[in-house]
Amino acid sequence: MSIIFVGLPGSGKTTIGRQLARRLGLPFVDSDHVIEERLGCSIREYFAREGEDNFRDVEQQVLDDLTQTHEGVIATGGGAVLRPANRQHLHERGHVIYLRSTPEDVYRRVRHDTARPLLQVDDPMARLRALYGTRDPLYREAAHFVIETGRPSVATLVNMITMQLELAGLLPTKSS
Ligand SMILES: Nc1ncnc2c1ncn2[C@@H]1O[C@H](COP(=O)(O)OP(=O)(O)O)[C@@H](O)[C@H]1O
Ligand SMILES: O=C(O)C1=C[C@@H](OP(=O)(O)O)[C@@H](O)[C@H](O)C1
Ligand SMILES: [Mg+2]
Repeated sequence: MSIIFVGLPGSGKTTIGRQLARRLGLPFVDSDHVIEERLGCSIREYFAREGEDNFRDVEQQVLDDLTQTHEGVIATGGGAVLRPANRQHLHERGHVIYLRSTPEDVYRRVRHDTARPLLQVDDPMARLRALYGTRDPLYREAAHFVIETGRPSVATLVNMITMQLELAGLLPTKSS
């Protein structure tokens, strides 16, 4: 069983997922990293060369594998919830946490980042608003928990998530 992060690009899935794994002493994996290893090139390059549909096929295969085999924390890519089969696999096989961020929050964090192909457009803010509109309901459908990420620091969010998981009885309780 795994703890799985979903959310918009720049919502903190990779950063918070890695820190939470460290805190809990669990293995961490980022599905985008596994995809890049399988492709032998960057996601950005693959998107440009083969198109989004081909990328989504590889992503679906990797998510199917990871959700069956990874015992630990998984950070997904922002589009991991687009396919119904992915949403079902994520929800049924893991404890899914949606890191909810507004388009404004994520724009602030990733506007200088050139590695995210979907945001390399003339008006990234408009693109983020559109992504949010389409995806917010899909992230909610896949998720068991929704965490608001607007103001809190990464460390605070990791504390909040640890508490939520403890309250839900999903972590071993510390003996005192
Ligand atoms: N709660 C937060 N507060 C401030 N910066 C954050 C927060 N969450 C993420 N970041 C920063 O935003 C950027 C994008 O985070 P990342 O983990 O790559 O997002 P994702 O994997 O969801 O696309 C990173 O530079 C990260 O340090
Ligand atoms: O939102 C998306 O569709 C994507 C988000 C990226 O991951 P991050 O959410 O980590 O940026 C990566 O999987 C790919 O570029 C597609
Ligand atoms: Mg990421």
